[in-house]
Amino acid sequence: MLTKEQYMDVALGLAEATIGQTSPNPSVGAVVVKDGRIIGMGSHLKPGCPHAEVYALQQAGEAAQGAELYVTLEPCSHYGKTPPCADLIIDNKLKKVYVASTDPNPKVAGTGIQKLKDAGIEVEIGLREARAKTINRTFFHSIRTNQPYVTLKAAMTLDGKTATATGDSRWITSEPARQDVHYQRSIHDAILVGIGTILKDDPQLTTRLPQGGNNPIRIVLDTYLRTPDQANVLTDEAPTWIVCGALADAEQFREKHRDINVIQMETKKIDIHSLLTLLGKKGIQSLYVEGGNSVHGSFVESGLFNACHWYIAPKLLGGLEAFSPVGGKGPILMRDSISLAIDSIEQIGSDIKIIALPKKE
Ligand SMILES: Nc1c(/N=C/[C@H](O)[C@H](O)[C@H](O)COP(=O)(O)O)[nH]c(=O)[nH]c1=O
Repeated sequence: MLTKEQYMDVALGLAEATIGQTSPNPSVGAVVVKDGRIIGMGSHLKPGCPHAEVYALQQAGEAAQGAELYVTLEPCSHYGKTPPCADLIIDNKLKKVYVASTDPNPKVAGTGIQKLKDAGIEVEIGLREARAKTINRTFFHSIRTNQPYVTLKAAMTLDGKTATATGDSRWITSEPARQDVHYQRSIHDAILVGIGTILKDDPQLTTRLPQGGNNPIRIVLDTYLRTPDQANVLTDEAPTWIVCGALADAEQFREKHRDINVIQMETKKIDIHSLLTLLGKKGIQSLYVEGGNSVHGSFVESGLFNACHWYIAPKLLGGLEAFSPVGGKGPILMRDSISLAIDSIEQIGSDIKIIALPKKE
């Protein structure tokens, strides 16, 4: 017999295990409990598959009647690719439903819960809500804003350098921290770099983990289409979108690279807000921005980012001309710096990883 918090933790673990494989749907876990025994559990595994509650109630069978359901996100009440889970819960005559987080979609928020209450089922909302919201923070953000949740990633030495004056940067952080970066790539819909990084590093920007992992869409901000024909991002098998400005010769580039998606903006320069709106429309819910410093500068100046993942190696580089993580003009006065809140600090191998989030206005 576990406590209700422990049963919800089991459901949250089932949700966490599927982060990165359910987009554009949220990651959800569900557990059915009766007389202090777990009689059913499930996760939503990928778009088009049954929802977590369906698997858990299938496993529970007849015994679901009079049982309790622990679910990490409000049961759906509308017909998506599968029938509404709220109806299924009512049909199975559950006694009580614990909901960790309500649906962020304003069109459906609360309707699933109301349906359960109208059917006489007891509902308790908010059990382990913070952890449930963290699991689906990219989904919640993109549903609310129709733009992707943006994470800025940078790797630097203890004195804040991301490359030597000559642009050399391999490697700053060690293998374990770089593996963490590849894990982040595998759970993001898309990763983004600027043409500077392409010209300097010719990166592959693929997910290379021992256990595998999917390749996110690689997005290159390349205003004048200067990406070399033989660049890795144009010649290997992973998907690439090139974003260019209005003055670039997109047709000529498309002729040369037929399998590359060339997105031409209406403005000479690439505007971050327009870019994020466009990516949102194309179903990108989570965007991992890997730099370089001018790209990070643009995102910081626009204020359109949701998290910073900073990796810091115990190395000193020095050099006035060495590269720093965020370019752009920057403010004149320190009081105009952007204040963040430290969300987590962890040691990964010999490096540390700081996650900092913009303060809620
Ligand atoms: N130089 C370092 C990084 N450098 C990050 C740069 O974006 C680099 O060009 C790409 O990450 C290379 O991508 P790929 O490996 O070819 O897929 N990032 C890190 O986390 N640690 C470092 O030391």
